[in-house]
Amino acid sequence: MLGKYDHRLWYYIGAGSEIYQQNKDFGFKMTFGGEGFAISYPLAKVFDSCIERYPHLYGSDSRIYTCLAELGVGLTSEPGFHQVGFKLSRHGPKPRLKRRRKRLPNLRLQPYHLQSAEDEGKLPLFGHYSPRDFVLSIQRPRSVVILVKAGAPVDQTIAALSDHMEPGDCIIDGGNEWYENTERRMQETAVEVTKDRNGTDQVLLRNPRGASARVSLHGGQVLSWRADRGEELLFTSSKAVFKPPYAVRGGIPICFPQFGQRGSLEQHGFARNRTWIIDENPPPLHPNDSDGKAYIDLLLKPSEDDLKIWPHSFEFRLRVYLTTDGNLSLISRIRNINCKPFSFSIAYHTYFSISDISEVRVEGLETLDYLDNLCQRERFTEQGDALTFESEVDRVYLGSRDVIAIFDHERKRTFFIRKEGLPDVGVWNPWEKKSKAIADFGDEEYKQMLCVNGAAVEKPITLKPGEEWTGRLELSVVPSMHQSTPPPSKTIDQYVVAPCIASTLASKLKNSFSSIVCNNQSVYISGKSRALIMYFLPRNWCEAMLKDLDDGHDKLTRKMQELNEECPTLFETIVDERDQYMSSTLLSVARKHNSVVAVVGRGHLPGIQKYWKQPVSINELMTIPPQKPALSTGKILASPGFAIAGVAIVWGIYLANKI
Ligand SMILES: O=P(O)(O)OC[C@H]1O[C@@H](O)[C@H](O)[C@@H](O)[C@@H]1O
Repeated sequence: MLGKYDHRLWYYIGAGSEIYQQNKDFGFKMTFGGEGFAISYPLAKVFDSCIERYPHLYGSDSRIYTCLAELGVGLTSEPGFHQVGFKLSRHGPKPRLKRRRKRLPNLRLQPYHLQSAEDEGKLPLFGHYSPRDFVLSIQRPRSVVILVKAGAPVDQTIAALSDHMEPGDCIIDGGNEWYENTERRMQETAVEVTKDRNGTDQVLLRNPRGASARVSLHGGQVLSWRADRGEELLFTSSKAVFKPPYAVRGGIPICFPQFGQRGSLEQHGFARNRTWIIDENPPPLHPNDSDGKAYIDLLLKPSEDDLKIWPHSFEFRLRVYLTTDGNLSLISRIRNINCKPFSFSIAYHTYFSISDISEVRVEGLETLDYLDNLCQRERFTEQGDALTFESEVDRVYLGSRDVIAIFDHERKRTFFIRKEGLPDVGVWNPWEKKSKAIADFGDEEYKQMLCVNGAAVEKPITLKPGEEWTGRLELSVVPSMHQSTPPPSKTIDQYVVAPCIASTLASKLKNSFSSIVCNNQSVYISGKSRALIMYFLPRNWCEAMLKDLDDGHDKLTRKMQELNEECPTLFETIVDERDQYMSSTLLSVARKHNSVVAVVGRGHLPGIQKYWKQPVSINELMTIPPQKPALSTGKILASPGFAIAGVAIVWGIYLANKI
């Protein structure tokens, strides 16, 4: 049924309720969760942030519908959609929730339910009296949809089923739950401590979109990072040894307090070979460093034996954090708790999983000096536009900028490495000959891995007694939109209501630049920033998009003029005031940074430029003017304000219809 729709476009597909009153009360253009509806993938992507803006609206149907209204997406009616759930209560008494000793809800399936299933079209309905039998009757990986009363019954049902479910299984709460309960449940499942097959503790982090990370307490090493579609993003060798005291060949070993062989310690220091503990009570970090719940704090302190080989007392706190976007963040805090200074070097030795080493390129290291470990650490300067691989590479690039990108053409994805406090970047691939010499590495595996490490190597970090150093690494992955043909040309009406372009760009840019100011309208990219954006995003995609925007520019200007002439107050409210606000916000950001890339609605550009030259007072803009004496209903109806509101609605519908 859905095959005929282009899943790359925004679609909200379904059918209204079969209950007339429901349609009458809520609208004939609304489809309900109970009936089931489909939202195309790109629309679902922009939905998340929108839904967060309406926590006060009760019921998922209302929140969904409000966002659709905000995004300007209408219902595509597909009469085949109807209630998926089988109404057990229709032909008999309501199923009762009976409390048993274990406080399990027990749905008592009666013969008339089975009869009713038969009558409704031979539905394959089977009854089970125990959660265990029910779970075991389903094929793995299991997906169980529950439709029980909101609140405690949902918790009890989840608990009852979870006892028998296995990793990879999934419970979907299909009821209309109060969002705070849903959020609480998501938090509860965000962090799980388990044991690996050697009995070593490991922590599983999950985010609500299905991304995950696994961190072993052996070495504080991240061993797995999976995107929301479940694909593994880190490489681990098939020959990796998971038994302490060896570091696992893969994931993200932490090299501390020494990188490589630049000191008296074993290669890459001892931290990756030690057992870390979970830090139950870490000193607080900045709230932005944990704005989700999927994180774990680990702690490493030196043992007596460690102090013999490296006589410096320290506390190494590591927070591994999975953001709501599925990015993996590692924040290290190293404190000197000794009475004398010490120096250390550090690297997050990240093994990225790639399609084929000859298909990837690394950008962000061009023109930098590097120390080549294959030539006795001799210093060279990178000459290429980007780093590609044809033989063994073992280098430390010095003083790099804070974002590095790894483009994997074949797998059509790009990793971004964002770092703070880590000026250097180690790049390593052993290639064919060396691979054969590494015991815990497959002969051919060099093709599927590339180490690109955020590091502080050339200039070791020195901490005085009591001092603390913080370093951050954030890894993200985005699909590279390399297309053989450019995206279909967009009409002006499509991109007037295309906040997705701006937010997609903004989220990509966030990985590359320090300051982004964006609103959720259409997109404009200023001349200067084009080069930068094309640099970080797939070129042909950007070029096609920029051309579309250029072609549409005149039409947009005309539309804006029309709007200004026909509805001047509306224009002032939705365009001019925003121009003032954006211009003033941009000015304040621009005062603090050398360069700012702003993603704003193209229609706002002339206004922003105007107020750039004549700055306005933001306080005035934000002050609500004193209330005018109340008007009677009759006056309101006759007032221009009401007429304009009417026009605004008509205008909105006009635009929506043109999509
Ligand atoms: O085998 P290890 O100790 O994990 O190190 C792997 C590689 O790590 C790199 O960072 C080093 O520069 C290489 O020389 C080394 O071979």
